[in-house]
Amino acid sequence: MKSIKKLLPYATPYKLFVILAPLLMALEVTMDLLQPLLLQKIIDYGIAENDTTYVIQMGTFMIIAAIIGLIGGIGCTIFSTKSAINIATDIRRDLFYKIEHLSSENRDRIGTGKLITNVTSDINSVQQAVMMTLRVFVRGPLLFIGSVMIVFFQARELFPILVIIIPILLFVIILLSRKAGIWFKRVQEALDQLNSKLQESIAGIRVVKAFVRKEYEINLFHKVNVALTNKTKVAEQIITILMPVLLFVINIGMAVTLLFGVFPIGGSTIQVGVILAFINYLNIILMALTSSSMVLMQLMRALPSADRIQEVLEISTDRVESTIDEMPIKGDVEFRNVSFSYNKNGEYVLNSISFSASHGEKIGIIGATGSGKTTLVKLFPRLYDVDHGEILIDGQNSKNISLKHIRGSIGFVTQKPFLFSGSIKSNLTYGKKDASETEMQLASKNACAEEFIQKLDARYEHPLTQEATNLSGGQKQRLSLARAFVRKPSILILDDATSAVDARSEAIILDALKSSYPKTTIFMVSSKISSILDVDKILVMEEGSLVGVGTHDELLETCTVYQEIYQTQVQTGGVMVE
Ligand SMILES: Nc1ncnc2c1ncn2[C@@H]1O[C@H](COP(=O)(O)OP(=O)(O)OP(=O)(O)O)[C@@H](O)[C@H]1O
Repeated sequence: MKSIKKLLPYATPYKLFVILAPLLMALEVTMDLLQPLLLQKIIDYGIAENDTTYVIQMGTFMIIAAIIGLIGGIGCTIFSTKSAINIATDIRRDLFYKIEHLSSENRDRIGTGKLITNVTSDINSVQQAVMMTLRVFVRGPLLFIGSVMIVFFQARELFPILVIIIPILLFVIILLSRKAGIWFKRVQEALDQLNSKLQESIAGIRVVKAFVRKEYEINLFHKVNVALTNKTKVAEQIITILMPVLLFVINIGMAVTLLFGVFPIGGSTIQVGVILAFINYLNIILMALTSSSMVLMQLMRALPSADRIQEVLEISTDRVESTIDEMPIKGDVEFRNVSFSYNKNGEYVLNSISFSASHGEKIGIIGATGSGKTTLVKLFPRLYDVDHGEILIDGQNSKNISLKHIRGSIGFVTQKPFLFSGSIKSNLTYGKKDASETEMQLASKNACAEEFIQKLDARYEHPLTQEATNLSGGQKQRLSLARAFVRKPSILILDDATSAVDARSEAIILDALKSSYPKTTIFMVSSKISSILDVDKILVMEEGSLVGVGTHDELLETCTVYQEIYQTQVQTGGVMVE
């Protein structure tokens, strides 16, 4: 309930609709409640006393009441739909904004599947709850209270029947809605798992095919699908069981009422009109309770969804924003005793790393798989924050520089290139919207991408599919390099960014890095010594520690880990020995 309360401010911009919808519904309910009363009068006075004028008069009132009720009903539907859809759109907007601002730790923790369920199914569930609440929740209790009051004043002899029936009905509703709430939470969790599996299978479809694991994947998907189906079945069954149970109790009530008609109580007979009106009101009470309980069920379904939405909305970005004047970043970088752990349980992936690089320097980073190279460079743009120590950029602790400023000054080419659907041009200008044609062409030339782009019919307008599946791995890597070059960043990070590029092109790119970006501090993570032979300084990583810093020649003299890597690569032909 707390989460629902916290989402209430989203209704503020639509308060007029939110107020009008129940008011119009109240109008409809009042008209609905009048109908049996008017009918009773027609039977007991008009027909009984053969008063045609009275019957026509009451009949006309019934028609007018029906028309007013219709107007109220339509108006309520329009306004409740408008409010629910607008509220859902605003929550979805804020949720996506939050997702875009999630820290890497939180994104890893929550997982893609849950985030997708959040933006789709959870919001849909809240939207339905808002719509039903505005439409039915007012209608249900109003019809219920109205009917009970009318029975109390107009058919008091039969009121004790209500006193027995109503608590039974309420007990059934509360019990089943509680159960439904528990099961709907399980349904949403099963949906998270289904979304995660779906997303993973689609993203890894080529691997699945290459390893002939379609059957295996289909089986895994089947399992999560069956789990979702089973949980949904239970939740839906709880809902569907409600109606027959309520109907059963009401039918017993009706049977008892008819008995009262046959066997007069205390010698006085109850008028037929009163019995008929009472049965009508019993039906209205049934309708009121079923519709209210449907809303209650929808609320129970929306409750876990609202909790899950709130969980993401409440995550703070907990980063200190700029406390100093944002001078353009030159690119001096210093790590002082930096330690970092992903799971924060003391298992450090980086241990007390210290080094410095002056602006314009080219730094190579090498080390075995899993030694912490990628983790180290991810700390530059603060994709993760350090646990101990500090990172200084131009002499300032990077935590005191705004994320926007830091990230705006860093170009990052990730290990696995990621391009967006759109054109080559839209991808190249992703980090610099106002980049000129010349800037784009120069960046592409330096990344050895110009040659293949010129061969495409639409050149820079060539359309890319989702994840650029219509390009080769090497082409994607070149475009992703060019995209970083276009920004002319002060600090450029290349995380194994030329691994899919042929040796000749790699040599051209490395030359271009030196000649075209003399003022840029470049960090090049590479598994090949040949890619970092000419850099100013090489950092050698082993199991999260920095075990060597120096030029290629210095490290060959002083660092055993580097010597081993070198020997292995010479033997396998990976390093050209002069
Ligand atoms: N998001 C993450 N959550 C938890 N652990 C992680 C995460 N990313 C990496 N690790 C762990 O951190 C360690 C260092 O990984 P990292 O990717 O930095 O290594 P690397 O030297 O770049 O390896 P490679 O050369 O294979 O890319 C590994 O043990 C890895 O399992």
